[in-house]
Amino acid sequence: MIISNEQVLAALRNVEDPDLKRDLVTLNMIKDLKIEDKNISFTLELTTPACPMKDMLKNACTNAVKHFVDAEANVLINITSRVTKPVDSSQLDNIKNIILVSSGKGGVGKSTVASNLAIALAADGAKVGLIDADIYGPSVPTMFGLIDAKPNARETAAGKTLILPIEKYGIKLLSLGFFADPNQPVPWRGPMASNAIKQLFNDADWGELDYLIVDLPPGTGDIHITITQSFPIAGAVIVTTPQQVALADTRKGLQMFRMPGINIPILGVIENMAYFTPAELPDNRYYIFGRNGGRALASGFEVPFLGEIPIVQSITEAGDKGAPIALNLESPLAAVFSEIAGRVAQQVSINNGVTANS
Ligand SMILES: Nc1ncnc2c1ncn2[C@@H]1O[C@H](COP(=O)(O)OP(=O)(O)OP(=O)(O)O)[C@@H](O)[C@H]1O
Repeated sequence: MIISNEQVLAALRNVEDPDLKRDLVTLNMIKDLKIEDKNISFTLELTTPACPMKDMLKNACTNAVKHFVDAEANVLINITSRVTKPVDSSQLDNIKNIILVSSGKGGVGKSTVASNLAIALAADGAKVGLIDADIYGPSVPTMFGLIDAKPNARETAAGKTLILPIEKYGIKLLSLGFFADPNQPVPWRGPMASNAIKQLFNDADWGELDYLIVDLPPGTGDIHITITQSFPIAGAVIVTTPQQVALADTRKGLQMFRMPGINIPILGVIENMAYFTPAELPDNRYYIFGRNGGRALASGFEVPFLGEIPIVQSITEAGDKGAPIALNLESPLAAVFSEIAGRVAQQVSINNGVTANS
């Protein structure tokens, strides 16, 4: 029996993307289908290289072809991705998804999460940028070992000057800290800060990016308003710690994104410093600041809970050394950040929906 393209596609119509709730053929995710006798090969084009369901979808495709077409078929699937973008993203054409990392309270680990998420997404093959918009204490220069770095600029053919983001660990970086005197306590104020932030988006040579992560200042203030009103935002990730005081401020932060006129999709909540595990007892988890607060908060606001990160000395050490822990693929913490990054990317794809991929 000769196997036809139509038979294989009909079989693959039985495989649904659980997030987008439509089958892979309708979603236009099957490309380059080739058939030679019983050898069937095609490309499965996902909406993000960080897709947590890669293996599941690959197995489901193989099973569908074997079940509906030929049990003896030799199915070869090549996985690629084309990151989708929000439907309304007229500005900043080359930047597909701007993801805000926010917290209601300072010191909960927002910069740590933003930096490690950026590294985990890049490790999956995504093109990633990171803007450190924390006017009160930019930490990205420290976390990436770039304390004395100063970005260069270039002139376009049209005579416009563009800042060149600094590239480290495969991520394009800009921080307000690169432009301020580290010995000056609060270098940016009011409109000056807003203008400086807008320049980091508009007047920088970002090239093509799948994800631009933005490390916001803590709380809710001018910078949040400037960014959310000036640029199309794919969504916000909310970082909290388990203590009641942090959760109370996180609630306010979350509500801000839902205010009319701001209305930014919440991609989910991450609970940082969720539990402590002593090095000598790796299976023991001590919930020293309380348990499941972040999860309960996410469920109260009906947003996804994206995961918990333990409190571990090596996270601080790695950040202070200028090489965030997610770079160390031997550390179990790299897997923790990779899983969370997968869930963030998954939520972005869900919000972007099917239109962008069809
Ligand atoms: N899970 C963790 N385990 C151990 N230390 C952590 C963890 N998360 C963050 N830290 C440490 O806590 C401190 C504050 O973290 P970070 O700067 O990321 O917080 P932030 O919310 O961005 O702070 P700010 O409000 O100043 O912007 C840093 O020293 C960081 O290394």
